[in-house]
Amino acid sequence: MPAPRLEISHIVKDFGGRRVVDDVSLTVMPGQVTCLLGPSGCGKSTTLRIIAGVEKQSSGTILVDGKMVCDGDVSLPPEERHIGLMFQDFALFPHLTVGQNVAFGLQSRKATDRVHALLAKVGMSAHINDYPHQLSGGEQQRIALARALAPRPRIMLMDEPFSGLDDRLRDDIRDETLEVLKSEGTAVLLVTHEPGEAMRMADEIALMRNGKIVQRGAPYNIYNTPKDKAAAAFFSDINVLKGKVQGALTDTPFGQFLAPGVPDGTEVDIVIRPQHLKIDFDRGGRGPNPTPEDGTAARGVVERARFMGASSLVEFRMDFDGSILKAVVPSVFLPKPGMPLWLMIRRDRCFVFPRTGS
Ligand SMILES: Nc1ncnc2c1ncn2[C@@H]1O[C@H](COP(=O)(O)OP(=O)(O)OP(=O)(O)O)[C@@H](O)[C@H]1O
Repeated sequence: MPAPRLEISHIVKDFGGRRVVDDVSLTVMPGQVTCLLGPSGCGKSTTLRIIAGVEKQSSGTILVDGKMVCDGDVSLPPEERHIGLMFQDFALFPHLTVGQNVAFGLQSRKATDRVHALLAKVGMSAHINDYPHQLSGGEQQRIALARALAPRPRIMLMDEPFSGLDDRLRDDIRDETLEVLKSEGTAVLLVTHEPGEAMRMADEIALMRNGKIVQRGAPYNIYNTPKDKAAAAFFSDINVLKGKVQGALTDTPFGQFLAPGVPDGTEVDIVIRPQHLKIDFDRGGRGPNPTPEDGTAARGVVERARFMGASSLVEFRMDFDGSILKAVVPSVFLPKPGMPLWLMIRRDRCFVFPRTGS
């Protein structure tokens, strides 16, 4: 097992008595992309700035390839940490050509080879003599990536690097960037508040809230086994049913759900994503028969239906308590408001969480 490229342990940062990074630990392996994902203000950028060395932690340690770069005693300056940076406002030097921008951090005589190789990798060889103002936003982004990678940083820190680009371009640039980073074997820590970006880019997601990492895992795992209701809600709309546990089960209008290990009397939220509801037709006041996979059907009336492009979103007002449930179905399904339909819930896609204050 190789040593982690980056290892941060128990990082804490207080600003004027307020704790904005609260005991954050994580490791990034060579060639791995980890996304620090969380809402605005949760402490992502501060964590990144501490690793870069432009901010000093209140406590905690940072190791690069097993070597201490910052603890209570040692603190290497940013330029000695072998860390590349890419931020949203990646400002290229306007008076230097593309080639000179990429060569900026290089001293060796091999600089020319490296500049050519990187420009080829980012598909910008033809622009080597252009100036930044002659390039589009996406092209400038490619040059910024090449410039950051030129000195072969051991770690690349990226803070919302794609947020200045328009949607269509962003997807392409993300994929290209990922390919280049992987081919260079750089360890990447990328900050984003967009779950879609994290899912697309990350080998591992570290979900951050109120200065703490609340869950870490591969995108598939973190999406499919969220730790709590807020973690589930961060990735998509959710539906929430209320229940109370009795004998490790909770009763709902959709049948019983398992609540293993939850004490009797505990109030729980049963959380289900809209794409895991199934819709069935009304058969003269009756719904489909119960099944082990989908439990009992419950009747609702269409409140509204919207076409979303690849899917349709249908909102139902449920007969059992008047609450609204949302279902997403592939393609076009636009039933008229007022139409009675039946909903079932995919039990293997439900999460049962003890209810908290939120
Ligand atoms: N130099 C500073 N002095 C005082 N407070 C600060 C300083 N830098 C950041 N903060 C505060 O620390 C908290 C976390 O900020 P940070 O920029 O790390 O969050 P973030 O998760 O990156 O959010 P965003 O995505 O909006 O940048 C915020 O409440 C911010 O106001």
